[in-house]
Amino acid sequence: MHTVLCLQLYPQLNGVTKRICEEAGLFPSPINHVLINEYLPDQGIMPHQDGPAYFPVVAIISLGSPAVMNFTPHSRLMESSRSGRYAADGDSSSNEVGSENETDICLPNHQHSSILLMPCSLLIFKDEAYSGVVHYLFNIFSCSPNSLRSPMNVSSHPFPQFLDYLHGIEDRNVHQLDKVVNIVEGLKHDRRVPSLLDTEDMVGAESSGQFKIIERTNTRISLTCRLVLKESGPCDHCLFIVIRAVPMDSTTQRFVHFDPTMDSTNMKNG
Ligand SMILES: O=C(O)CCC(=O)C(=O)O
Ligand SMILES: [Fe+2]
Repeated sequence: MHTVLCLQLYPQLNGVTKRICEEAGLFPSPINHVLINEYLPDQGIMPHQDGPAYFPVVAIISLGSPAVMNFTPHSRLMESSRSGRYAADGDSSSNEVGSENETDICLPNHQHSSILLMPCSLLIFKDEAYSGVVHYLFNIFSCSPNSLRSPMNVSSHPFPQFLDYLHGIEDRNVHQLDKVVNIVEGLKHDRRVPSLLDTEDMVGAESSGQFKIIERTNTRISLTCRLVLKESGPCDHCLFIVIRAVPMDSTTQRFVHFDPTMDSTNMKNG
């Protein structure tokens, strides 16, 4: 079943990943790995850092229900990476940190920040999201094709320096918007709030605290586009697609390996 889905998606995906590379100018070579996550309204993804198998730029396309991604400052990874605890392990896609010890390891003096991931939006974060300062761009695709809006650089938001950040999405069907840094930019493209399309109204509504939560009423699909580094990844010209129905559960991962130089019947599931 997942194979059929990918066959249908592949031509569009190839165009999208190519366009992300061209417009962002942040990937040194074509994106060769797309992870498709499907989240039910009460599902999220535990706080983690993406692993060393990837070039440190991530582009996440969001579809379906909105969600809030939290960026959490974290000290333990710095300590652990010094001690080698989170050393590269080849094909691991992420360094996960269990939430059970979170209160011990979060740094209360530093800010947690969140990004509202609206449908048809593209979040790109890079380099220092793996270790140190977070800089990221947030671009919004309009739902109409071919209109990539100018990137909004939100790196001026007050992220503390020299810390590691984890990113994650809470396992809840209601997400708080109080730490979200892009409410206005996110919601102004939301067709569900047509009366607030005027930016000034949006800013007014935001400052009056009108937007407190977002409800996740249906499924969210995300496409995490990355570049697998050559040593650990498949061949150069392949697009490696992973479909993960339940995030972070390796037993449900499905791998579909495309080689565009071959006939599509050569796709392999793993
Ligand atoms: O679904 C998302 O938006 C995030 C996915 C993610 O962080 C990951 O797969 O590493
Ligand atoms: Fe991630």
